[in-house]
Amino acid sequence: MHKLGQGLAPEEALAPSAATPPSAGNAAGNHESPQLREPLSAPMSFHLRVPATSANLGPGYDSMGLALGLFDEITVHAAPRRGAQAQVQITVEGEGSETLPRDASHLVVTLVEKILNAKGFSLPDLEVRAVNNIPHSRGLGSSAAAVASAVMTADTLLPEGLSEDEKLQIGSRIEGHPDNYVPALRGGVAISWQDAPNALSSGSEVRRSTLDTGDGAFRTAPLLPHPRLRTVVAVPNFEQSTQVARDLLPAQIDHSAAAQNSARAALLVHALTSAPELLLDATEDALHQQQRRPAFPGSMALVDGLRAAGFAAVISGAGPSVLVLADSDAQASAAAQRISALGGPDAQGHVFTPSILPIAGSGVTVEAHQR
Ligand SMILES: Nc1ncnc2c1ncn2[C@@H]1O[C@H](COP(=O)(O)OP(=O)(O)OP(=O)(O)O)[C@@H](O)[C@H]1O
Ligand SMILES: N[C@@H](CCO)C(=O)O
Repeated sequence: MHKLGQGLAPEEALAPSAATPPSAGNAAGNHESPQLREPLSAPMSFHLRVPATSANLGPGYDSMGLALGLFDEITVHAAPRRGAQAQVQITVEGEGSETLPRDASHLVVTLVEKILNAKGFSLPDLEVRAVNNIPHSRGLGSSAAAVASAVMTADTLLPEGLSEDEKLQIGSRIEGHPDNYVPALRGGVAISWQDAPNALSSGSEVRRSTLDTGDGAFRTAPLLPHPRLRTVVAVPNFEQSTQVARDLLPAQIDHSAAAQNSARAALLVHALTSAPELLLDATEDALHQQQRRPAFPGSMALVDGLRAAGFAAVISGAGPSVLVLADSDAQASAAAQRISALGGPDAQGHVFTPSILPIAGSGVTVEAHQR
């Protein structure tokens, strides 16, 4: 399930000063204000490439994430509207080809329209061709990739585009947390956080976002991964709803668990950037993995087996994929072999498939496309 319910709708994600007019419409071209302007004067085509992401990395719940070398590809042809309502045609290949809608209710198109409307523009006619390689509901950031694609499509269609800060704020607010979205947008390894409500970040008014709606602007800092760092994912042949996994988390945790987690999260930054030999200790989490064990016992059994063998294995995002952070090419290969040995099939036919994937240095990219 997509996490829009946890976040904000795009029109709410924009500060009142940026959202014009307040009555601007909704998906599928209905109830639009006549004040909405046409964003295009001529047709344009472009191609987006957006990476999968893995969030949490153990103790970095809702704050740490990295981009992986596995990409969704989207080609968009946009043209000024020929009729009163936008004509939207969508083709989907790969993940979601059997299930995703082919009209304006498609997640990417819905979000593009809402962002354009919030900026005072209408949705143009769109032809969208999506080739989806990121598996859905496996903890590899498919919904964050869709949100990043929508934000960059809106950026490309808007006459004045979106600022870097708008891209950060809008997508993070739609997702509800920035850990997948930021690396999908910017690539690499990132630590992200949210200001306290109505806070001035680090006491500096200058740094306060023009899009801060009062409930705390999102912030991010890139981490420079150590050159030896390698990533292996074990992707299962079953899905896990992010919302169900989030609902398993307790409202409160012990102070001792919080202290333990903060030590490991701090160590994780050191291990990722300077000391990958510490990754096993650094990926111990106290906030979410054990609490979610009932949702993905097979994934947790794989994490346990890999960790017992010395590999820094964690649940990827809200599961059920497993991520191994490795210290060398040799350790990554050994982890992939161990995943093949431990990862089923079990009695239910569940099986985990290992892939050694590079960390993607770039987030979503947009290139002009010749039709
Ligand atoms: N490319 C896409 N186009 C349209 N909708 C998508 C796309 N990718 C994902 N979605 C929607 O998002 C849902 C998956 O979101 P969900 O948050 O449950 O999992 P995830 O993002 O894959 O995992 P995680 O957030 O744990 O990394 C899909 O079922 C689909 O409804
Ligand atoms: N931090 C999120 C990632 C998945 O969206 C979670 O674990 O629920």
